[in-house]
Amino acid sequence: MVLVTQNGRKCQIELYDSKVAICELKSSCFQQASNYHDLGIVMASGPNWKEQRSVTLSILRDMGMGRNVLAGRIQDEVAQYLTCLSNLDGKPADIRLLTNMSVANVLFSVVVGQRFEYDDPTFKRVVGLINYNFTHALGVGPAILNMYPMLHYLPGDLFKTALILKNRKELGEIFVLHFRDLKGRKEYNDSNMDSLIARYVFEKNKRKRSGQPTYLDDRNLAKVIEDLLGAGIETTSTTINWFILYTLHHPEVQEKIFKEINSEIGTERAPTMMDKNKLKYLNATIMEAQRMGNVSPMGVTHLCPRDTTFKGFKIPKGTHVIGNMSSIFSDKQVWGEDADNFRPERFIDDKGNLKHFEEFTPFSMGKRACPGEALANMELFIRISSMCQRFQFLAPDPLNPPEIIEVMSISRSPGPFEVRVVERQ
Ligand code: HEM
Repeated sequence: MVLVTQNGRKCQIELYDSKVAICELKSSCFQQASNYHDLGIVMASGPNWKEQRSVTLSILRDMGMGRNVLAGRIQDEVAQYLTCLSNLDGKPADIRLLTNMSVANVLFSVVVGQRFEYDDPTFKRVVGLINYNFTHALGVGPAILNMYPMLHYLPGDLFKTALILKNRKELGEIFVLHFRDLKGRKEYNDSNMDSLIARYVFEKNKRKRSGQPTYLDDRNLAKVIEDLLGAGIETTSTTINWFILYTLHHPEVQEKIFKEINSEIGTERAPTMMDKNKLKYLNATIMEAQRMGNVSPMGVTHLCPRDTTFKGFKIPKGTHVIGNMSSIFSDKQVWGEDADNFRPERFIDDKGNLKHFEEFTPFSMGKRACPGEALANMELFIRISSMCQRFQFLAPDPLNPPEIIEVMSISRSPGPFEVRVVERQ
């Protein structure tokens, strides 16, 4: 197996997004050796992937992704989250887990149709399993197995793949309980389509009844749910953590954001999606946190479906291709000599409008681009604007803000840090 990495925006377009996109397939990793091969979205390819992705995307759109319907669910969850932040009474705390659970709750309300208390044992268990599987299934162990499939037959669980598969089985069972037994709904109709699960099962039954060939089934559904939660929770909550950490180092940015919120919408009502276009500096700061935070520095490994030549190099069929997002996000020719600094103003033009860079691609591009982009953007805006409207985020020691340490797994996240969350008067 050969690994090719690609640098820079132009390479990425040719490989992922041109008419002759070379790398639209995904590598199935160790799943080839398991009976989860090719299920769901993230690691699947071919007609099954196509159907799961298009049905999931149309369900998310029908449920209001990118529109106000879904924004309401996000606002309800954010209100609970703000209460928890307020209850910290301004004492130093590591809020990364709380943020992770709250972001998970938004996705749960979409997938299962309800939110959970943060200490609900089933909810905690599912989030734990999802986080484990997301960081490990796409990590080093499975990648080694992918290169040397024979190692799969070694005794023991050196690469933790048996544990990942056990977790996956448990997740499938929990979701079946929720969507079938716990909620007591075996048949879905127009009156109870309050979740992605309900809509998927409805669509599956409709296709089966009409004799239409379909890959929609319970095993794919369980994997689609794992993929959405796995790909959505960690990335979104990590972006928020980067936002907090960078603005602890730049309290002046927080003050500028608050001034903008105060003058555009005030503090009497919560921000909504209708306010998005008004809060230009806030949007610029979120984008700068996405660029500097670079939460998905290598995306997900793609696969070359045929022998081909790229920039004079022969790439054989089956080659694994890894994108290098960092090369794009730190390119001084694009972002300027201060590309390594946190400076939201780079996203604002001379007229005070938001500046759009084609190199700003945190959600990747092409056929495999992130299907959760609209949902993630809504959540980042609603959550961060509400947080900055109500609180100041302060370093426990104002003269020594927490060090910016990156922890690399499949995502790039900040190491442990504490913050004081103080109500604005
Ligand atoms: C700030 C938050 C997010 C970031 C930065 C992000 C980024 C990405 C990136 C870079 C990819 C890989 C694309 C590629 O292979 O070229 C991806 C794929 C994916 N993302 Fe996201 N994502 C985010 C939020 C979400 C959310 C909220 C969901 C679920 C609703 C989601 C679901 C997925 C899925 C299912 C895929 C696999 C797509 C496929 O292979 O066809 N993501 N995301």
